[in-house]
Amino acid sequence: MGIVIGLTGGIASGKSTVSDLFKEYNIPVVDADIVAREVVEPGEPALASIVDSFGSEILLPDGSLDRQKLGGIIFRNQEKREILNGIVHPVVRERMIADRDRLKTGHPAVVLDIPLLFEGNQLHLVDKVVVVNVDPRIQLERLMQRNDLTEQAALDRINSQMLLADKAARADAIIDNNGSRDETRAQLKKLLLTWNIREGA
Ligand SMILES: CC(C)(COP(=O)(O)OP(=O)(O)OC[C@H]1O[C@@H](n2cnc3c(N)ncnc32)[C@H](O)[C@@H]1O)[C@@H](O)C(=O)NCCC(=O)NCCS
Ligand SMILES: Nc1ncnc2c1ncn2[C@@H]1O[C@H](COP(=O)(O)OP(=O)(O)OP(=O)(O)O)[C@@H](O)[C@H]1O
Repeated sequence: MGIVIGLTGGIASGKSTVSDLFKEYNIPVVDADIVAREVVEPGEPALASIVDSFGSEILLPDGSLDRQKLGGIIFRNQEKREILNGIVHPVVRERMIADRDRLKTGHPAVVLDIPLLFEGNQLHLVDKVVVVNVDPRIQLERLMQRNDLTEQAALDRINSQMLLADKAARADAIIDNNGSRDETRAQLKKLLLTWNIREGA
């Protein structure tokens, strides 16, 4: 039975980058952002609930969710964000638990990549927590560049999450992603050795 690793951090701190490195070790990753996209596809009950709460203006002409518009609303408004979280998070959690339990047998470890692991009180889903940490300035720069956001829009997103340093303080292990990808890769390799997790075992 594999160990369940919760991978978290801040927005654009490098979780997907570290997830990809886990996959190179044949360690499966369940990505909450991907599951959260699946559960709001047209026809899904969660999308109907979002329309009930936010109005049909939140849909694109083809009936899919206007993610940019919804992001523009919820990252600036805590009350609206909590409404959205209340709709999406329970469904995401249910699917992730099912994926976790399916993958746990037959792999030395399973990674649950959950940006809101601490905020959503989801620590009970995992055995160990790895936080991907970056300095605030680098996080802001990478987020602005990746999502083509203004500084204010990027700060809205960063400030809608728990302070990254507070997450790092509560981690079982920290991966410092301020440096190059190779430096990050070396830290993960060392961690897997420390935790006695062997590739493909
Ligand atoms: C608001 C939405 C439509 C914006 O979509 P968009 O494609 O622009 O962003 P994406 O989903 O790729 O999320 C990017 C990052 O934003 C951060 N983020 C997303 N939702 C939230 C939230 N509710 N609170 C704080 N941070 C969040 C996470 O770090 C995530 O990795 C979308 O993020 C969403 O549906 N959020 C609610 C579901 C959720 O909490 N997802 C996060 C993991 S469960
Ligand atoms: N060590 C690194 N050096 C340079 N750029 C990096 C490094 N790690 C990540 N990046 C870049 O920073 C951005 C954020 O990284 P990534 O997408 O992995 O973060 P994330 O934590 O998964 O983000 P989100 O919370 O939005 O899902 C990406 O554009 C990525 O290519």
